[in-house]
This record gives sequence, C-alpha cells and structure tokens, in this order.
Amino acid sequence: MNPSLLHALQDCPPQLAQALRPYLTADTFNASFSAEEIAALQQASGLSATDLAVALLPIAASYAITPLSQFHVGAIAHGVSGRWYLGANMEFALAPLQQTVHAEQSAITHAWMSNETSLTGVMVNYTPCGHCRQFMNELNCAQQLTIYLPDCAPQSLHHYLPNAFGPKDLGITDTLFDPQSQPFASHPDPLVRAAIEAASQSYAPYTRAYSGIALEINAEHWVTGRYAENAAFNPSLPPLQSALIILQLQGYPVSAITRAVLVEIADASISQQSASEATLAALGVHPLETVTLTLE
Ligand SMILES: O=c1ccn([C@H]2C[C@H](O)[C@@H](CO)O2)c(=O)[nH]1
Ligand SMILES: [Zn+2]
Repeated sequence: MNPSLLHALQDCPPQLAQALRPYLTADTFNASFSAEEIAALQQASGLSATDLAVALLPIAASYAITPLSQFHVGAIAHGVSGRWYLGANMEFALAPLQQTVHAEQSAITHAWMSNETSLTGVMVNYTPCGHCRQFMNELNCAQQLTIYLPDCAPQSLHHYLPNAFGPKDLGITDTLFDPQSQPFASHPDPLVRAAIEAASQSYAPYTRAYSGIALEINAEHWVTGRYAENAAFNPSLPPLQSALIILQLQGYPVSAITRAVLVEIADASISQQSASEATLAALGVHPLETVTLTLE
C-alpha cells in the first residue's frame, strides 16, 4: 500500500479502518467500491451512505499529486450502477497550470473510463470551483446531479451553477457519458489499437477532433484515456490527463510508463500533440508516438 493511502487509513474511524484494510491492501484494489462493498462497509462501520462517503474522502484525497499547492482534494463520483469512484487532484511541476486535473474531474473521468453510463452524485471535500461546476454541467445527468459536501446539505448542481452555459447554447444535444463510437480503422499494433478504442469513445462534439491516449505500463499492459470536451472549451479534459488519472488511481508511478501513444484525426481543427508532448516531457516521459487516422 502506498504511504499516503496507509496514512489516510490510519486516520479513519477504527471500525471503518478495520473493514477497509482488506480492500485497500488487495493487489486488485482500483480506487473504487462496488455497491455490495459499500453495503458491507456501512454494516461494519455503522455509517449511513453519506457519512461513509465523507469518511472515505481522505482516502480519495490520498491519491492527490500536488507538487505546486500541497492542497489535497478528494472526490467520489457515484455511478448509476451503485459503484463509487475515487478521484484526486493532480498537478504537474514544470508544465502550465492549465494542465492541472481537479479532483472532481478525476473521479468523474474514473467513472467514465470504467464504462459507467451516468452518475447520480459527486462528493468533494471542498466546495467545487467554477471550472469543475462547468465541467459537471457537460454530463448527461447535469439536470439531476447532486453535489455532496461535508457539513453541507446536499444540493443540485444547478444550485451551484445557476443560469448555466452548456452544450445546448452551442446547438449540441450530445452530453458527456452518452455512448460514443467513432468509426476509426484498426491498426496492427495492440497499443495503438488501445489508443484508437479510447479515441473512438472520446467526447468531442464541438471540434470532432476525437482523440485518445494509451500509456504502456512496464512493457506489459496499459491504461488509456479519452478526450472529454466542454461547451466552455477551457474545462475540456485532454486525453493524456484522462490516462494519467487512471494510471495514478491504479497505483502506478509515471516512471512505469514504457510507451505513450496518442491517436487523433488527420487534418483535425485542433491537436493534442504538442501539449501532450510537453506535459509528458515535464514528467520525464519521452517520446510520444502520434498516430493520425481518418474516420472510415
Ligand atoms: O474544485 C476544486 C478546486 C481546486 N482543486 C485543486 C486544483 C489544484 O490542484 C489545487 C489548488 O487549486 O486544488 C480541485 O481539485 N478542485
Ligand atoms: Zn475544480
């Protein structure tokens, strides 16, 4: 178990810590809890679902990487399947601040990359910033989404983001978490195929510049990341950030990356290549392989 996770576990109420330990120490722990696991944790700890989620926030925040702020934010996205997905903020020394991942984006992307079809709520240990409120307004559940904060009554996203600007203002009916399947051709290299699969499922209704990333880990397996656009453009999550979220939540250091592949569309109106290369370089990862393809 990584030291910050162990530290967070030690700070949990004793009954919860005892019940959580077997999950957190399992090699297969992937920073999420199924509905059955949540029920078992509630039974063992005597906590309501909301109090359990509050108690798990420090576990989520223990995944934070904060070389710039040392400010640890933890979030939990509640999937419609009943599974809870942890997330934490991620900062990149030597890269522009725009590359930062917020905890809410991490938890939500974690659920999306795990093929959850929608969310019911998001819990965070600090009030969500404007950028995160806007990011959440892109979700297919934006009208029903509940925001949970410790010591605050649950409120709808629209309580936190009145008079919202969203996809409809740009004439887009698609929303984030709607199933996507862009018709990319296949490729002989399995890692490139993984990046193609991610690009195919990416969400880019504004530019149609679908893109995905695959990061090979220890030359054995990989994690992928999908691009997620936003109506307000800036809160869009690049595919590299999406993949780095999954890498971190699966417990791998950036040094475990042995190859990085970006797939994007040939002659698209925007490109992730230079920003992804720069962020990877700041992390000490070289080089980025870029494959550009046309849609079939
Ligand atoms: O809603 C918020 C606000 C801030 N942060 C992170 C971003 C950055 O890493 C640090 C300081 O802003 O906190 C979040 O994760 N979520
Ligand atoms: Zn935020």
